Amino acid sequence: MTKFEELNISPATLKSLKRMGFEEATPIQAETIPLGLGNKDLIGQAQTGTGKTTAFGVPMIDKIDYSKDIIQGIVIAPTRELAIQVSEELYKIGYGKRARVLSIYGGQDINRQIRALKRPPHIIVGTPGRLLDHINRNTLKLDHVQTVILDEADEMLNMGFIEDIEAILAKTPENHQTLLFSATMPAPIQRIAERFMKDPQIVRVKTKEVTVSSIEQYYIEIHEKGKFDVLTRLLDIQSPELAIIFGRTKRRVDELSEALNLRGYNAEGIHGDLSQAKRLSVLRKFKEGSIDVLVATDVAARGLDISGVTHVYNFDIPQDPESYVHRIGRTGRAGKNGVAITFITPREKSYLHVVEKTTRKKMERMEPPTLDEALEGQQKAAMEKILQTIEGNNLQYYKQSADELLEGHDASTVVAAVLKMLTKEPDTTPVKLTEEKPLPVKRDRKFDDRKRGGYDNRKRTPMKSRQGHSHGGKRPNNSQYKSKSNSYK
Ligand SMILES: Nc1ncnc2c1ncn2[C@@H]1O[C@H](COP(=O)(O)OP(=O)(O)OP(=O)(O)O)[C@@H](O)[C@H]1O
Ligand SMILES: [Mg+2]
Repeated sequence: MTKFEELNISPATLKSLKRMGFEEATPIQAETIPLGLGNKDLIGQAQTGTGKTTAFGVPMIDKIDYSKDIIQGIVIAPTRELAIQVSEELYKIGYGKRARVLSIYGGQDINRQIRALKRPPHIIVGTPGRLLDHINRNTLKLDHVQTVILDEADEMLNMGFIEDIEAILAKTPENHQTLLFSATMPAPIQRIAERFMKDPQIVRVKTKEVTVSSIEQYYIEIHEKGKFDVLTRLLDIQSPELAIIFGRTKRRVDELSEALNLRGYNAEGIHGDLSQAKRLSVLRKFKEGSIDVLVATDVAARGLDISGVTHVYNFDIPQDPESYVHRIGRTGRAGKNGVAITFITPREKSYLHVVEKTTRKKMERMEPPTLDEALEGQQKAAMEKILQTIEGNNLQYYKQSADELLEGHDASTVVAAVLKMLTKEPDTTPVKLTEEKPLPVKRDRKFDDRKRGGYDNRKRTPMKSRQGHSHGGKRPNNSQYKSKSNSYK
């Protein structure tokens, strides 16, 4: 382990890191901070949740001349939520230096941003579209930028942002330094390196696997029709502190979160068609724990750092293996443990192998839990509640009634009744989910460089209007799932 003191970091920034509670540098930080403090271009690859933000943030903060109110650093990130998160982290790292950091992203009032830009911050963090918008309006000047960071560069490439990035970088001085970071480096990233970087040094934190070992990875082979019941059973058995469920499309996310609510789970969805205010409020509620299941498209797959996420469920297997790495990387961060479970329909089995080849790790097969197991899981949760209440030791008020109950019945019967009342029985309320077509059978070939279609603020064909769900009624065998032709991204 390396101490931050050994890495040539300024005293003010060392103080900030201490204030953030960081004691030692992670491997990617130890390797890239000293290099970043020089002027060389740098490509940094390290597993999810291992501190890449601080790895690029520290050199960026330390190289700024704080006597000047001009923009000297810029971070480009693929999604708005990530831009906000990175700007918050940079603010903390720059606390000792009094760095001024501003995030600029689509969906936020542009006039407010223009006013904020009147006194230029030292660092701008933004999404490509909105940054370019400001450049075209002449409200953002980048002619003194020394450091450019491309966070999740491979994703920005997937989303078709390469021209936007090119146009942004054309406005920065010729001699700026470019740092590029991601947990995955698919082959096409080379294009970015060639186009935007000068003889970059590549730093890869060497690990046997691409995913972190603190995440237990499972797959469940299951037909499309059976997915939802199995998902709710898993939630009942595993009782995640916070869980993220990834679905393939926006419609899927809407339908899933509605269906989960129908069955009594505290879930909300996040995807690119929601207003920015809604996206932020959903994420805030999830962070605070007032919702405990977040249903998301890949818009939430990259970079987001939410502590307490113990489980990630891939309701639909992602189309490309990199997306898998990032999705499951929302758990098991900063040394914590996590569980990732991926549903695979029989026809999508080939994707399992493609993913495993990329991650260099086998997923363990898990059998779909039965209804009885779900009930058992809920019973355990109820027992847990009782034990916690006993520990709370504030039962005086209830003792007399307890004694009364015990006069008429034996203790085991009374406790069993309490357990029955506290146990949330697996809910089988019928829900309606439009079936997702299986992905096309995949031959084992290199990374598929199709544009995935933007989920940030790009133009998209609007999703078909949502179908209502059926309330009540008896559930005939599996017919709650109505098949319908589907438009996926
Ligand atoms: N040196 C450190 N000691 C302890 N915690 C740290 C350290 N550096 C970063 N962290 C914490 O680790 C978590 C993950 O960091 P970060 O979001 O930068 O990871 P990342 O490598 O960018 O992951 P991803 O690939 O998902 O974007 C954050 O909560 C961060 O505050
Ligand atoms: Mg990151």
